[in-house]
Amino acid sequence: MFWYLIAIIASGLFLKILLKTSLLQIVKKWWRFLEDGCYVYQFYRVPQFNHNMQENQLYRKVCTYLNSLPCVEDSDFTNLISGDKSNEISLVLDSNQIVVDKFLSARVFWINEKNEFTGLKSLVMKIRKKDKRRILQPYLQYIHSVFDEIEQRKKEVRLFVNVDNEPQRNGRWRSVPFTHPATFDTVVMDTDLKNKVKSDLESFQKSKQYYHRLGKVWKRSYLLYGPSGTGKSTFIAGIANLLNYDVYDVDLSKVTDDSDLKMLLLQTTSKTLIVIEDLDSYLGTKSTAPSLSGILNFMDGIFSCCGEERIMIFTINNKDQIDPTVLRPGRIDVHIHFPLCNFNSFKTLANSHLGLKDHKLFPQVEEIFQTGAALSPAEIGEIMISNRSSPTRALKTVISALQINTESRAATRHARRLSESGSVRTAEETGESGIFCRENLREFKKLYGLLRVRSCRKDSSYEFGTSDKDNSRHDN
Ligand SMILES: Nc1ncnc2c1ncn2[C@@H]1O[C@H](COP(=O)(O)OP(=O)(O)OP(=O)(O)O)[C@@H](O)[C@H]1O
Ligand SMILES: [Mg+2]
Repeated sequence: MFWYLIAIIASGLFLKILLKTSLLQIVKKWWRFLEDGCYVYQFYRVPQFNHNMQENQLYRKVCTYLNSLPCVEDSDFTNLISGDKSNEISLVLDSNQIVVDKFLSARVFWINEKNEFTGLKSLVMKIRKKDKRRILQPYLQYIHSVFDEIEQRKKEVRLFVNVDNEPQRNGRWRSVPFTHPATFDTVVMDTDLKNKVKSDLESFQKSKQYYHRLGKVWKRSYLLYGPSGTGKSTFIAGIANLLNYDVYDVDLSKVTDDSDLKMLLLQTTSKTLIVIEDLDSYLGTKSTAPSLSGILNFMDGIFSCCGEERIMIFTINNKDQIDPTVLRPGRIDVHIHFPLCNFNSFKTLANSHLGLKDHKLFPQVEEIFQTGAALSPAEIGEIMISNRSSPTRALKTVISALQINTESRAATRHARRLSESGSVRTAEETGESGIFCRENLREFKKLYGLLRVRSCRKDSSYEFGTSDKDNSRHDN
């Protein structure tokens, strides 16, 4: 019993020493050294320059790949270099250091060599001979794809717009740097929904092989629908900034016919967002130049030839008036609803715009929201921006706007009832906003300038996410 206790204490002490000191690392190193002695290795050299002293592109790609690996930190000597952004620091492998990577459960060793006499650098890959056939090709392809991804993240995003189809013009797209500041984080929407969209986008990016296996065009289509000023365009900018994809904003009014639309798609590249805003306004008019079938073919992406990995985004205000063939699965993969503000999104806006986590006027605001008042995030955001020097004034103005909104809705409902009984014409019939009658509209505009106020109806269902009443968690 005594010896048993001594053995436990001794092994506890030994473990403590192993964990507290570098002994464990040393033991591991020796073990690896012993293990390596039992295998035969194959070596591959990737020199920085070829025989004609031209830069070897593969060297650059492997360097970028290796420096992106978390295990660079584990090498004995790593350089710390400031990155492109002001607070960015990158780790760069020093000469004659070894990095151990893992691929398809095989270990790959990389040695960063520098010739002492010529100063020429090269990277030497060492893999077990038994793993060579199995992993070499896929591993090199994997390095290529990771490099492309890293480059994609670094590249400047551009916004392309289609110009009039004039014979003397060279190409249909004109581009400018895309500088929209919106990010995925600044868009106010349900957190779960936002995370779902984010992981959907990320899984799409990784699904090249999957789409190819199915014989499908590698594209994903999103429909953003909801009233005006609810953040649809802002969300598109957030996606572009998240993925670092160029944006091709298709203006259908400048498209002359179906073949012109086809040409536009052919002139886009891969890794892009192709956007048609306010699609409903084109589908509604009989006189649009591209026909419905032309637009449907465009949405299906069957003309794509010169690139893939495209994301198509269409925005509309009201889903109910759209031809169901446009929205069928496969043509549009994901529907995302952008609702008017509720109390939760109001709180997120108050936090981001006014720095308010709580305020004595919040219960009053909540009460008005419960009566069914609804303004868009654009409308509430605008009030907050114009009154940002005084949060209390901002909240009072929001309350007044919501009250006017509630009264207008009640007045519209009343007018509609009278209209149904044949005595009065509704606001819609007289061409006024469905929410604001002329009197209230004037009063409302006074509150925060000439913000565009459009007729909007509160939609209640959306497919990719949660329902309005579940809209309990928001971020900014
Ligand atoms: N959900 C939101 N999150 C953050 N900002 C928003 C949101 N909704 C609207 N905004 C702000 O309101 C303004 C208008 O929003 P946006 O243009 O994205 O609306 P929209 O839904 O595209 O409207 P429309 O249907 O009229 O095109 C933007 O300046 C944006 O910053
Ligand atoms: Mg928009």
